[in-house]
Amino acid sequence: MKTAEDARGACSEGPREIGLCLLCGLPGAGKSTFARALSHQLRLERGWAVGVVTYDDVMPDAFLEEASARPLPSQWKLLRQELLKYLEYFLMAVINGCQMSAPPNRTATMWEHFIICLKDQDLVSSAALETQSCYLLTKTAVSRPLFLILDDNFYYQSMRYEVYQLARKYSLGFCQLFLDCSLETCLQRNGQRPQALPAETIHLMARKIEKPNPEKNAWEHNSLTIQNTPCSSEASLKLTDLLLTALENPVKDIEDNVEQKETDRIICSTNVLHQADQTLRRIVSQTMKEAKDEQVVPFNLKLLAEELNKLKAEFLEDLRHGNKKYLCSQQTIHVSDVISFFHYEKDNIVQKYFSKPH
Ligand SMILES: Nc1ncnc2c1ncn2[C@@H]1O[C@H](COP(=O)(O)OP(=O)(O)OP(=O)(O)O)[C@@H](O)[C@H]1O
Repeated sequence: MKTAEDARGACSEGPREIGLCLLCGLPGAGKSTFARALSHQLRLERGWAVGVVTYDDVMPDAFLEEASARPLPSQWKLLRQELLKYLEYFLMAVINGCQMSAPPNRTATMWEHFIICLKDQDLVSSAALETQSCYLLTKTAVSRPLFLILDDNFYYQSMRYEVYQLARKYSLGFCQLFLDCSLETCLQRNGQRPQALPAETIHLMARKIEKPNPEKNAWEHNSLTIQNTPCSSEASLKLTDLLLTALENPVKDIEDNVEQKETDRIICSTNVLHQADQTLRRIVSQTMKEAKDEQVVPFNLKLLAEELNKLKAEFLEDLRHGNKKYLCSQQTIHVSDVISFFHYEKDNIVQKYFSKPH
C-alpha cells in the first residue's frame, strides 16, 4: 500500500484520483458542519475538487415538511439508492470525461436538488444542455483529484456498504468518518434547530447505530473517528492521511471477482444441471415409447426403464459433482455434449432390448 507521503497534488498525471468519503453519526453530531469545513480546507490547501452531498438537502422537501408525511424506512432506502444512482451517473461522466446524462427513472425534485448541489460546488456547469437532460461538467470536476463527501447518518453498516460497492465498481478511493458525539449533546443541539427531529428518533438511532468496525469488516479499514472537539493538529494530520491513503489506494475489484466467479460457476452449473435433467427425461420417455411401439415385452420394458433411469441418474450425479467421466478433458461442460454422450450410452443399452438395430 502506498503511504500518504507519496500523495500527489492537484496537478497529478495518470489516472484520475477520485474518492468517496462518507460521514456517519447521530443527528446533531455535527456532520454537515464538519463536511462544510473539510471541503473548504481541501479546496484551499490541496486544490482538490470537492462535492459535499448532504442527503437532507437533496431528498425531496415534500417528505420533510411534515413528520406524518415522512417516508417509511423502506422508502428512504429506495431514495438513498436512487441518490447513489445519481452519484454513479456523475462519476461515470467524470471518469469518462464526458457529459452527464440524467437517469431515465428519476424523482424530478430530487434530481433537481442534486443538480443544484453539483452546480453550487462548481462541479456541473450552469451553461448546460439541460433541455436534452445532459449536463456539462466543469473544468474543476474533470481536472483535479475529486472527493465526494456523503453527508448522511449512515447508521447501519449495510447503508455504508452500498457506497463501498460503488467505490469498488469504479475503483475509487473509499473512507469513512464517524462523528462521535454524546447522545445528550446531539439531543440538545437538535432541540435548538428550527426543524428538530423527534427526540425519540435520535434515542432510537443511538440504540441502533452500528459504528464503523474495521476489525470486523475489512472493507471498513479506512475509517476514522472524529471526536466532538475542535480538531487537534494530530487529529487533523490523521484525517489528511486517511483521505490521501484512500485516494492513493482505490478499492480493488479482486475479491469481488473471486466471489462473482464462484457465483457464476454455481449459476452456470445449476443451469446445466437443470437443462440436462429436462432433456434426459425427455430422451428416456421417448425411448420407452419407441420400445413399446417396437413391442418389447413388458418384463424387458421394465428392465430397460430401470437401466435408462440409472444411466440418467449417473450422468446427473457426475454433472453435479463436476466429474467429467463422460466429457473427457473439456474445460466447459455443454448440455449438448452431455446429451450426445447420453445418446451414445443409451443406444448401447437399447440394442440389447430392441429386436432390430436402433
Ligand atoms: N463542534 C460543534 N460545536 C458546537 N455546535 C456544533 C458543532 N457542530 C455542529 N454544531 C451545531 O449543531 C447543530 C447540528 O449540526 P449539524 O447540522 O452539522 O449536525 P448533523 O450531524 O449534520 O445533523 P443531521 O444529521 O441532523 O443533519 C447545528 O446547529 C450546528 O451549528
